[in-house]
Amino acid sequence: MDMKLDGGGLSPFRNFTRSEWAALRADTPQPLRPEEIARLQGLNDRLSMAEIEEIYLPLSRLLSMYVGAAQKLFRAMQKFLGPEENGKMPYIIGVAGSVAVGKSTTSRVLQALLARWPNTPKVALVTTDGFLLPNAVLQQEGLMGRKGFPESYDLPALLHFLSDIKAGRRPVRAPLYSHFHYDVKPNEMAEVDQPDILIVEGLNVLQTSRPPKDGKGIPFVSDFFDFKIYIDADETILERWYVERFMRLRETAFRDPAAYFHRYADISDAEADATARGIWRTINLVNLRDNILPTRQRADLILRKGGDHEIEAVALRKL
Ligand SMILES: Nc1ncnc2c1ncn2[C@@H]1O[C@H](COP(=O)(O)OP(=O)(O)O)[C@@H](O)[C@H]1O
Ligand SMILES: CC(C)(COP(=O)(O)O)[C@@H](O)C(=O)NCCC(=O)O
Repeated sequence: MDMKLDGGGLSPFRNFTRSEWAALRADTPQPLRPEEIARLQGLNDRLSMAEIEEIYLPLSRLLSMYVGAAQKLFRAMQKFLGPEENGKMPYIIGVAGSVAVGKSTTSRVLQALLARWPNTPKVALVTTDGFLLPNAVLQQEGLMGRKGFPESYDLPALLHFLSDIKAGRRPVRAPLYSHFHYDVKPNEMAEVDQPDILIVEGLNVLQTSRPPKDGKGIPFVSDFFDFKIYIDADETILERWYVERFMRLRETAFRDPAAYFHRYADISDAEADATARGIWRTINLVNLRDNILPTRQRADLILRKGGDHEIEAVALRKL
């Protein structure tokens, strides 16, 4: 695979073809009951069983081993520090990649699969869009065309949230985003109550912080992640997925007069296509090139997708 990661023989990644990766499932039994498979496919009607078995099962096997090792290390530290040291430290997995690459879908599949392992029954999922600044603030600051860029997030709030989770506090609340209203929800929060694993999905999870204004070091968002996944696909494919999703939403959610994008429900197909491509090229593609793709190298695992969302290659960090 050509992920342009190789610096000669010095690549920190080990590369796998799809079939090499699938073989790493070893003898992991397919752990899902028929109703769970139905629920997973309900998440996404185009997600195939082959994809779950050949890609996501081996990945859940690997992650469950990593989590088990981290849990052991944490217990050793508690033993060392003495009987007062109790509590739990959730294992945090970051899922990064472009808008429309499939972060939500992959995260929900992983959540269902990981919860089937005996040492990680409680798996929570949070998306970083809840940490976007409200539209009122973005408008005031002239940032409505920069949604998803580093400056459009309440970074201190996200860092605070991650640090509370890592400290084992409970419960920790996370703000929520509504794609329907295209804004953060003013009065609704999600509660994360000491899960075994927390999956955090978003464009920005592998980013390093902006340089601190006061000269004091602040942590990077990525510092809080135990394992970082980057989902990768070519720009032309991503544009197609973005436009397809936009056109589908036009037939469904945008029909509702309360939807932020309702005005696009009744324009012609050609106009809608041009609108979606415009948003893609002026916002999401720029963000991909400037702020998202440069973080790929920092991942522990890169899943490389082909045009039908099938994973065609995998790179796993070995150093
Ligand atoms: N594994 C997959 N198989 C088939 N379709 C997928 C898969 N992952 C995502 N999709 C489709 O691609 C589009 C973008 O996926 P989504 O998970 O919403 O992306 P993101 O969260 O990265 O913006 C959606 O239309 C979704 O249905
Ligand atoms: C909400 C998003 C920034 C994604 O945020 P994330 O969940 O990755 O933090 C993105 O879906 C978005 O709305 N981008 C702005 C341009 C657009 O309307 O697609």
